[in-house]
Amino acid sequence: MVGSMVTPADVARMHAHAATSHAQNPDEPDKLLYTSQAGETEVKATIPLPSDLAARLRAEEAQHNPTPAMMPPRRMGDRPAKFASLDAQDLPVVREYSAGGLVFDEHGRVAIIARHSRSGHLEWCLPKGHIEKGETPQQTAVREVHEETGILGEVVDSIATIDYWFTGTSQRVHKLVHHFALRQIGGELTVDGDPDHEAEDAIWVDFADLDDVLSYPNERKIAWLYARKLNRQA
Ligand SMILES: Nc1nc2c([nH]c(=O)n2[C@H]2C[C@H](O)[C@@H](COP(=O)(O)OP(=O)(O)OP(=O)(O)O)O2)c(=O)[nH]1
Repeated sequence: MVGSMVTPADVARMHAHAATSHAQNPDEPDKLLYTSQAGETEVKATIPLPSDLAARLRAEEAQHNPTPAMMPPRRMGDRPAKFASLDAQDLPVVREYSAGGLVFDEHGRVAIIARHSRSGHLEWCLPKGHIEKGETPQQTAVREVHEETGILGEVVDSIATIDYWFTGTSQRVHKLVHHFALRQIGGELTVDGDPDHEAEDAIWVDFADLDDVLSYPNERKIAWLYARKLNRQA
């Protein structure tokens, strides 16, 4: 049973917030857009946290001072001439929406996947994928976690939406990814069920070690936010 449903109103609010946020600061990547409100959802998973994590979280939280949004001035007069089609700023912008999350086993470990980036580096990521037509973000998270890791999970909490920008061959993509917490209810760790064969490996990692292993700062932030949420509810 899903303990926390993100309603269409929540998703609309997230996306409206994203649009406003981007309008204020279009060049800032990896910005956290939305965090579910404390008390809005019920955490059903029992996830062991190491005793020193609370102190670490408080210290990290104290250091986290968001800076005001700044729009860098666009220098028109003195930049070298370049072909418009090669300037990423001139490419059309599209939005993409994905969902995924932290799937916990009974020992409090989280399943993550390895894949190779376009530049050939191995990167460790949270499982996620595109929200298909007619799917709720929760359904997407369950499906993608299952496809990419082999683990069947149920959603137990909503964590946050992150956004980032990347440039494709003919467009700039503004991507929003909603992350949930899931509890394993079946399956076994494997990447053989991934239809895109994007995931090359899947491993269990202790929740407290995610910060050391995940490649992207905003995915590390998802783990940090969820640890803080659990800590506040303890
Ligand atoms: N997975 C992931 N990719 C990121 C993050 N931040 C960031 O700039 N990127 C970059 C890496 C890639 O060059 C680019 C696209 O990666 P992606 O994982 O969103 O792309 P995908 O097509 O596999 O997406 P999906 O189907 O799994 O949702 O975005 C992040 O937090 N997570």
